[in-house]
Amino acid sequence: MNFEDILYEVRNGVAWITINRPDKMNAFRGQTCDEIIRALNKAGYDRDVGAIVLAGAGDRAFCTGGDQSAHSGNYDGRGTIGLPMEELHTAIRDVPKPVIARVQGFAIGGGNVLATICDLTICSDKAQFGQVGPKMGSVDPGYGTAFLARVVGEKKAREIWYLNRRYSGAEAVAMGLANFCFPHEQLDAEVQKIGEELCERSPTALAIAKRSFNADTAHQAGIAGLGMYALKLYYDTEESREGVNALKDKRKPEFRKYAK
Ligand SMILES: CC(C)(COP(=O)(O)OP(=O)(O)OC[C@H]1O[C@@H](n2cnc3c(N)ncnc32)[C@H](O)[C@@H]1OP(=O)(O)O)[C@@H](O)C(=O)NCCC(=O)NCCSC(=O)CCC(=O)c1ccccc1C(=O)O
Repeated sequence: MNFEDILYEVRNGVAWITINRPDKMNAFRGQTCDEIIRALNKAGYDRDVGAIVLAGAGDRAFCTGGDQSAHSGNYDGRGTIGLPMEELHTAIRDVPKPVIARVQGFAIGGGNVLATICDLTICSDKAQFGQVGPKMGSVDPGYGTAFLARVVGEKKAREIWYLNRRYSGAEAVAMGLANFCFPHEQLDAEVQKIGEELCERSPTALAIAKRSFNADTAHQAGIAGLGMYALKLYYDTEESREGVNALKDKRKPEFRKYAK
């Protein structure tokens, strides 16, 4: 399988899918999402793979969400908003193996959503988690909001989305957004070790446990599908464009004039 935006490697039964766009802080465009979906399905149904790691290349970012340079009202790929977002989120949940988010830097916006959806999140003391949606003219109307509330509780999820603060690895562990935080230099070895631990477990028991956890929040896929249409309509507004343009111009957005 040929990939351009990601790296794919199996290390002792653990498949590493690494977003390889460090110059864009591992932001995803349409093609990136498609490649991750293909890699997840490859690893998910490979009998020699017991666990999957989702990572970002370089030291600065796990993933910073949608690539804003590929965003002009719509992103550049397929799907409701020009990104097969619903499919990517569903693929992480549907593969019958644990998916670990390995967060060594920024997990921002759609990147934080990916980490949230993964079965486990293992981060380093250089990790920073956060949502920027309302600060830059976007929002995740599906798992990024509703499922996040299941993970960290309603109040914390609302704080994360409304105030757009950044949270350290230790804070992420304290609120239940991450499972473990390791010293930066030890992160990859620890992630691999946990991946190999998962490979020793009964694959069928893990698959049933994963499906069982998923069943309780399966309705959120329907909400996400509906919400993406609302998001598409929002992306077509001047209000949303103001956020994207402000980010590109490196200035503060002026949203107040759009209040209805
Ligand atoms: C990640 C930052 C907090 C890092 O800040 P800082 O250390 O000060 O570095 P910068 O100088 O800002 O950035 C360095 C360099 O990287 C480029 N970059 C960073 N992020 C992106 C990106 N997402 N797309 C394209 N390029 C990016 C940045 O422009 C700089 O480039 P230079 O050439 O050096 O100028 C900070 O960078 C930051 O906040 N970035 C923006 C993150 C962002 O806006 N992401 C999209 C989030 S959308 C969202 O939060 C809600 C929506 C959502 O989750 C979602 C749901 C459904 C579908 C899609 C999305 C989605 O994510 O869009």
